[in-house]
Amino acid sequence: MTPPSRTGSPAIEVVDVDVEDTDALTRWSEMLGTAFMEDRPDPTSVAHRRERLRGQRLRAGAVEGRLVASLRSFDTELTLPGGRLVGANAVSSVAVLPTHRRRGLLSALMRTDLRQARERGAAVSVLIASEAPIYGRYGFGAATECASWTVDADRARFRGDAPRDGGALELVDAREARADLAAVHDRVRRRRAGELLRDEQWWNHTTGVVPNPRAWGPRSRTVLRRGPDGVADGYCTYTPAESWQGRVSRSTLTVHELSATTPAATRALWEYCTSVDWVRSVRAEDRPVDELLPWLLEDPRAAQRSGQDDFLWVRILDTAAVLRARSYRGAARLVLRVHDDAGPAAGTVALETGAGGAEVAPTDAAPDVELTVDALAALLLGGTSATTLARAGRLQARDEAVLARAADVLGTGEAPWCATSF
Ligand SMILES: CC(=O)SCCNC(=O)CCNC(=O)[C@H](O)C(C)(C)COP(=O)(O)OP(=O)(O)OC[C@H]1O[C@@H](n2cnc3c(N)ncnc32)[C@H](O)[C@@H]1OP(=O)(O)O
Repeated sequence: MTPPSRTGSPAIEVVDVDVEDTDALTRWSEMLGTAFMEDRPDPTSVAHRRERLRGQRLRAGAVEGRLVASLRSFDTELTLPGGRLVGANAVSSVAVLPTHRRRGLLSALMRTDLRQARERGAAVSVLIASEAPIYGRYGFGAATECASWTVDADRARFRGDAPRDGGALELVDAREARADLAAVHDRVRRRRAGELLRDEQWWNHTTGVVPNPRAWGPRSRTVLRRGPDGVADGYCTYTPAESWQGRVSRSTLTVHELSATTPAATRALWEYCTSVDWVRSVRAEDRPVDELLPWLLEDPRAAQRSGQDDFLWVRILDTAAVLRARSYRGAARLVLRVHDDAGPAAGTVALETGAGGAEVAPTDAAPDVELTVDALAALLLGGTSATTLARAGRLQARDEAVLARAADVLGTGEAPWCATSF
């Protein structure tokens, strides 16, 4: 395809890899495993990878016929503020062999993938970045954050006014109950800006139906919660780790996922985790930054936030589509100028927000707000305020009143959250 050959270097070719071609998939897996520090592939692991990735786009960068770089992408949906869903191209398995780094291989693969995503009509591309400095140059901006929590189980007593209903908890096998888990998650993700669609393949490889080194694992347990009407409204998957100091337990419980459609289900699941016998400490990663837990506890300091990181990075491919799809807080007219060196999202648009949605139209008017496409991604889901971006020099507003208006209408009442690794 299009080789961005650097002077004196052999040409780079971007090729598609057919998951049904065992030889090509083995070479792709060998190369990916080297960059990702994984075990070498064998026929069984290659067969499992085929099951997990069937239907997805596997690309490779080849130099003189040898696969030296990879990128995988697949179609999903991203939830925007207000619950509207847009088509998204999810990018993963980005890797370049240590012998071929910094020769433009990632750039060649990314250019091809972004162009094709745009041609298919995706409104955004999304990814989870291994290192923060890599993806801004391609127009991606960090759009959701997640928090890690460490909870002192002995101090975690729930307030009398914490939501409660007459639901029930049941221990299940995640593989067998995956339809219930998927139904809960689907209801949650449709309401939560930043979350993604999970297809059957995702559930199969995460619950371990198709063996996968990143599955929840054989020691994990899943508790399913049903509301008073008997319908599943939450679940938690966790792995306990037994540890003793003499005869005193120091055991921990690591939450892989806790998802619930109601506050009462959220409380019931957290209460379960903090009351499992022997457990002194509960750890959870990739939680929303506006986690309910501390607000449910008599002693909020029993739940300590132990970290906060970016999670989902978004590359806007169709500015008008995403601005039209999301909801806003109140009525305003703002002219936005978006800079995008790579092209697809660039332009000046008039955004008119109101109760019934938003109108977006190209305009020649002078901009109220100017920003680059990665900064717009940070605003898109409501995770970052326009004021913060302006103070950091990442957004220019005509004046302070315009900035305040932009911050108000683009803000949301709930932090965006993505809990879907891919
Ligand atoms: C979505 C995901 O899959 S995240 C996982 C990403 N993969 C990894 O982290 C695995 C280990 N790392 C790698 O495989 C490689 O180093 C990659 C994929 C990160 C980069 O691949 P390369 O082919 O070296 O990137 P490429 O040569 O196209 O670099 C393009 C630009 O990005 C810069 N860049 C690339 N990687 C990094 C990095 N880790 N940190 C800072 N800058 C970087 C390069 O310096 C270059 O800048 P320039 O255009 O100003 O010269």
